[in-house]
Amino acid sequence: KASSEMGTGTGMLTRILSALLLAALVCKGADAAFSRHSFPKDFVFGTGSASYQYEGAYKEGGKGVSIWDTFAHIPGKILNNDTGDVANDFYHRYKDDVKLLKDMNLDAFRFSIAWTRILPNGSLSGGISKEGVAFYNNLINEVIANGLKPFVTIFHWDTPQALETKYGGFLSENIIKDYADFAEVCFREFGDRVKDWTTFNEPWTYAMQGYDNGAFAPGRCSPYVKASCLGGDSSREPYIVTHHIILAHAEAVRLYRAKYQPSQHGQIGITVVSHWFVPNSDTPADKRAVQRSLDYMLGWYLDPVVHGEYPGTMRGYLGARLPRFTAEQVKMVKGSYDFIGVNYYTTYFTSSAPPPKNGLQMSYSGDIRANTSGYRNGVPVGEPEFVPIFFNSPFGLRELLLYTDRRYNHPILYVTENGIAEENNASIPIKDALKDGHRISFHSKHLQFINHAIRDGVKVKGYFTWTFMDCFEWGDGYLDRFGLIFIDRLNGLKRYRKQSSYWIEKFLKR
Ligand SMILES: N=C(Cc1ccccc1)N[C@@H]1O[C@H](CO[C@@H]2OC[C@@H](O)[C@H](O)[C@H]2O)[C@@H](O)[C@H](O)[C@H]1O
Repeated sequence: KASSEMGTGTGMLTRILSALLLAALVCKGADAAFSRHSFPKDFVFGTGSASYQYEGAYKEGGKGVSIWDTFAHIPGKILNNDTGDVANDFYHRYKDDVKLLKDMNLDAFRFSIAWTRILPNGSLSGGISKEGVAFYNNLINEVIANGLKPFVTIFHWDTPQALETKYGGFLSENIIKDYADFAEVCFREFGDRVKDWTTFNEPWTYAMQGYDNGAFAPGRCSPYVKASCLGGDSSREPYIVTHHIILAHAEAVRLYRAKYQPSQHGQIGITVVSHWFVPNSDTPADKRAVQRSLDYMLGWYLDPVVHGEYPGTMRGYLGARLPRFTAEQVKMVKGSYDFIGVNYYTTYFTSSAPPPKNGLQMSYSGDIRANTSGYRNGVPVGEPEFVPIFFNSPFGLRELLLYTDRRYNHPILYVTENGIAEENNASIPIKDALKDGHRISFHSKHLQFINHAIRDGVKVKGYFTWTFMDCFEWGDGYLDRFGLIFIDRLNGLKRYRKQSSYWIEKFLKR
């Protein structure tokens, strides 16, 4: 009996150990086998940036003042009163920086064009800056010379201060013409080499952070949302700004298709951001709250550009607070994209919430009538990250891609931003700060779920990490390090490659 038990015990142990060993080998093998070659041949791997967050030289080269220059100079608006005045000094160092992109075997570099480098006073009538055009020509040429594709965002939140002062920026329909003129200068000057255009980056963030809670430029909101806001009405202005952004986007697309695409053969789209939402309970109320959350964040933009109208959940609830498209405008807005860029950072649990009491103190966020949290019964939806509002939830990216594919007519998609940050903590020795295994795991897992979505039939054509180098992170200043490249802000902005930059170099090896 003992021997048989012994036999069984030893045999069982052997079998468990060999199973574990086999599993480890398979995983190792799978890990080793997972690379760019796991994706379609034409899949584009890139990394992203934005003008205000990288360039610095905020009043050099003929550049005009943007609302972010103004906002960041107001004491108390940005953590530690950090600003983008110098940022990463990319304006002067872009040649060496682009070399780092090449060293990482990347296919594309996503960057935005500062409106006030091209049109310092915001309008054509104020003149085109030759120095500004020259900077972006030099950058585009350097990117191409290093074997990468420039993936250009026309607007990444840095509205000309002159237009904000003159007519309230995106609160006025005057912005449509000025934005279209700015876009046309870009198409004309750069379109012979730039074949991938995005009109706007995350209009949701611009409208919500700029006009609903006032955390970002131009810092507007209702007094009952935040007393320190610089004027505003959270119940109306986010909807007005979004309406003008959509019309400006559509006008730029119309212009590109009519005058430039036939000869330049590029593609044009818009980049939206969305979280994924999981109902806190399987009650109908919480499921409806999930749909509202998706409609108010993603549908606010994609329903108009794909279906020609705002989501029914918004139209049905907001009444006159939600602007209407004329029949003419619907024709211009509907179908105004060749691709859609999707930025994804996190998933939340979502539960139904009542509207503000007797219709007082209304706001965009309150209109959603949903409470979101990273936790359900104390359990996080994904690994909590250094940035307290983000939870590492790779599954949510695939769900968001499947949802977008289904609801928006199976569009060509790029994941234009996805990333994770660690703390900018000067007490950590640089050699240790470069060990960003969490970032390697984050990007690898999110790419696995994109790969799954592609196998599900979603037309995902590219992936851009956020971000290329640690940079100015809006309200957080320089607190968050999202980069593949470490910036030593205490020692001349010296660049250091993090471990993730070596991982991605290997992952992308052809
Ligand atoms: N950050 C967003 C949108 C957002 C902002 C606040 C809260 C939730 C979501 N979008 C993209 O995220 C990137 C990371 O953004 C950071 O996210 C955490 C915030 O606390 C921080 O202020 C922000 O810079 C930005 O650098 C890109 O410019 C932007 O396109």
